[in-house]
Amino acid sequence: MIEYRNLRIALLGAGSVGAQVADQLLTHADELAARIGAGVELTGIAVRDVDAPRDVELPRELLTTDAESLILGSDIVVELMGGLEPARTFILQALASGADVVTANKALMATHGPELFEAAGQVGAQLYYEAAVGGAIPIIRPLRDSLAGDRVERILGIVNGTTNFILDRMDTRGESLEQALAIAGELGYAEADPTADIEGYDAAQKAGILASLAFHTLVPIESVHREGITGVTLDQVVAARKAGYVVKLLAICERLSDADGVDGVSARVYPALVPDTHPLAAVHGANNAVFVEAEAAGPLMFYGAGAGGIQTASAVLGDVVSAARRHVVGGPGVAESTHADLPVLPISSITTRYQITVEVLDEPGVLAAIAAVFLEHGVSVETLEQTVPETEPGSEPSAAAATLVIGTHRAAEADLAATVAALTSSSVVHRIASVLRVEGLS
Ligand SMILES: NC(=O)C1=CN([C@@H]2O[C@H](COP(=O)(O)OP(=O)(O)OC[C@H]3O[C@@H](n4cnc5c(N)ncnc54)[C@H](O)[C@@H]3O)[C@@H](O)[C@H]2O)C=CC1
Ligand SMILES: N[C@@H](CC=O)C(=O)O
Ligand code: NA
Repeated sequence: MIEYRNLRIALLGAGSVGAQVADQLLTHADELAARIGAGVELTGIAVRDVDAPRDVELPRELLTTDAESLILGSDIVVELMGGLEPARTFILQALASGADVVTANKALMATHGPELFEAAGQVGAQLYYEAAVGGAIPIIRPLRDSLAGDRVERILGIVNGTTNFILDRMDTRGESLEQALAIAGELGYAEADPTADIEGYDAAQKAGILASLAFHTLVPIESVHREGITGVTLDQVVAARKAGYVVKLLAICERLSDADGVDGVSARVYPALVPDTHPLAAVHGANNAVFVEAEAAGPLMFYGAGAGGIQTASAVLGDVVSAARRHVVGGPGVAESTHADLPVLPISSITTRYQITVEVLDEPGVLAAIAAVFLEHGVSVETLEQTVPETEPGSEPSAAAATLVIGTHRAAEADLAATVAALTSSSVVHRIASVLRVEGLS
């Protein structure tokens, strides 16, 4: 048997994920070597401060602040620093030197993916990023390889662990967004800047990556419609639960034809109502779930830990083993394509259901006036529920006489937007309390 030399692995970053990857590489070196057919040697770990406290104790002699020297001469570079720079520059340096790269950096992949693939292609190096979407859940490989012979129609997913954790705590414990976010940060789920999580940037990056893979089309991050959860109130979450829904931040990628019959794709992220009987409603904590509907395979569901240091390390190490095996056996490695090159359609092209909560004034003909607005804009009302606001003893009476919760049939986003604008300026409307899309129904 031919003995292969030890493969040299450089790790950039030793935070929540990086420290766990280093620990696993060191602890399971023999087992990994047996699976790969060659030894793996962690040659160093680039950090900002060698004396900083870490989740896991790491051998001090491996720590360095000189990332560039560490990259030179490596076979595999594992980037777990996060952010665009210097991660992009380090990855380009690694690829240019012929090293394979493993990253969990969805911000970078969603923003500079084509540049990095191009750089990898020029030298025949590989770029792996399973951890970038769905943390530990295998989803990149299934889309890129297992479903490469099928036609993906739609993806509906919870792809951000932090926001799912927050919405779940609001729902099950009545905590505020701020309280739940602080705990998510302590547990290592949140990004270094948690704005990326709560404003939906992280989920939008993942939606762009998923849509690109699923539809063989480059979906730039700027074309992903994004709404985060900062506008979601505890009142909305409580009201949703009472009405048989839960609020979830969803990433939706689908094939679509617009009003002019143009075939394209849509990638979008927003908080939506999901029926409490839907499997996505049962995704608790920082877990993620991704539903894929493919023409031949039908519906498939991928579920598991979407965030967390050690869980995400599993996906990173899987990529390290893939990259390492390719060093041993050679060959061209994985390929991705954007041959379909479909247009990415704007949010105004989509159709879905909506729930609108309107506080109305005590005037004759209110219901008829509201119904006329929906009719005028071609939005069909499916359900209407009316409640009278309860006034606490001693508090000011509300200016609104009643609250209407209106559920629509499937409607065009543009028509719904026009309906909401007309309601806002209607003389019988005190205020629009909430507009949420409803997903997970046919
Ligand atoms: N934490 C999680 O659950 C998941 C994280 N990811 C991704 O994994 C990557 C790492 O995330 P975390 O470990 O959570 O982040 P983190 O913030 O805990 O760790 C990043 C580490 O990199 C270090 N670093 C940053 N710039 C550096 C530089 N120029 N030189 C040396 N060290 C530098 C930081 O000091 C920090 O220790 C990110 O791209 C993130 O989006 C992906 C999936 C899940
Ligand atoms: N901050 C991210 C980490 C994983 O991608 C999340 O909360 O999902
Ligand atoms: Na994954």
